[in-house]
Amino acid sequence: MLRSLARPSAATAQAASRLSARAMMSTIVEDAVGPKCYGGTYTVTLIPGDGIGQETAASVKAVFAAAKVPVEFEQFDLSGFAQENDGLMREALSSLRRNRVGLKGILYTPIRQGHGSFNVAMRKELDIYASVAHCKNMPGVEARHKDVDFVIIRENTEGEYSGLEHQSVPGVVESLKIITRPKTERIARYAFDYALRNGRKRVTIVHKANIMKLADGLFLNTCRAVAKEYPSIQYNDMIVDNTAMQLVSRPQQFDVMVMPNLYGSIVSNIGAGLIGGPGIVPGANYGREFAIFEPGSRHVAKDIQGRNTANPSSLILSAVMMLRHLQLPAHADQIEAAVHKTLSAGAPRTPDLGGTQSTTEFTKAIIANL
Ligand SMILES: NC(=O)C1=CN([C@@H]2O[C@H](COP(=O)(O)OP(=O)(O)OC[C@H]3O[C@@H](n4cnc5c(N)ncnc54)[C@H](O)[C@@H]3O)[C@@H](O)[C@H]2O)C=CC1
Ligand SMILES: O=C(O)CCC(=O)C(=O)O
Repeated sequence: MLRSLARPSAATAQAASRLSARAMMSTIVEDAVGPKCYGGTYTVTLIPGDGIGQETAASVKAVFAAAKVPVEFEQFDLSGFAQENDGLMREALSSLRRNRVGLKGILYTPIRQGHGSFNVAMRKELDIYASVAHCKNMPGVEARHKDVDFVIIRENTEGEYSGLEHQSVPGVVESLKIITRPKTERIARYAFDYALRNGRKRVTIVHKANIMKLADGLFLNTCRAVAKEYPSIQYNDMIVDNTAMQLVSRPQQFDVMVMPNLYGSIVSNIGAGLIGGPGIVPGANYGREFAIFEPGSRHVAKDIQGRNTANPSSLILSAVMMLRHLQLPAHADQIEAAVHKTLSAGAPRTPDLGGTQSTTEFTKAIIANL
């Protein structure tokens, strides 16, 4: 079982045993390779990223030090603003391959011209295909809706992020969206396994198969076929445009959602907006061998870089997901509880949540609540 998924209850374990042998053998959760630990200490690759990355990574390091978390970081200050990053990128990738686990902020990608996305390159290179972002109301954080609690599972390595574009003749551009059955099958199994093992009831397949009849048609049909292997989990499907409207009007209807790459980015941004903003949504990317933990709605936040006003909660809570993956649940629970206590009603907070505290003051408050 993938280490970061919650332990199944007796009922879900029984249900899991009813799954077909084929489904069990081909899910990542069965054959995932674990992280490396020497003498009780884990080494984790840290890529703070651009924008607010250094400030929020400093916050994680301070909280980990105060909580005596047995994790050492190997830090790589990669930047999407640099013209040339090949050497550092190679070093960071070898560190990730060695450590198998990374904590990462977001790397900037220039719009239109310039290099391609380092974020996407890393996900493809390490085949960390399942992006998981959990959108749940936080105690004390005002939000547009109550009782929001859904998990976005997004295919991370193909779809609209193929990077395959060309200009056939001047003024005509073709941009290829790649959907394949094997990659769709594995993300669908990941989503249904996730639902089963986390006591969730329903998976919603998000698509645009009315227009992209072949690409999204393949995604939808493949997910529906996988759904039949999980009789205890209900499923439905929804066109992505309607999904956006349903999310902002009645988000409580969603439980687990599975979708191609770009829809996942859009839905996780809507999810962040629903529960209080990008500063509080954690996220993770899992593959068979590697896992990288990064904020769920993936913002660079260059506009507030260096101002000491960023909300570090999304990176700290991503680090909490990482600690569960590393089998350090006591440290994870302690830090998560301290973040929730700090965010709880009436407590001071950072400007994105209507407060006036700086990132460092907020971090100190979390440490005091450990
Ligand atoms: N532009 C890029 O290089 C990248 C963009 N993306 C995707 O594109 C979308 C749009 O990106 P951008 O326009 O660059 O958004 P952005 O980075 O400008 O963020 C949007 C707003 O949210 C605020 N914000 C984000 N995280 C915060 C935090 N922790 N604390 C306080 N305020 C915070 C920022 O200050 C900003 O005002 C992202 O949601 C992401 O999905 C993903 C990776 C890189
Ligand atoms: O890396 C980028 O510039 C964009 C990637 C993206 O949209 C995402 O990470 O969701």
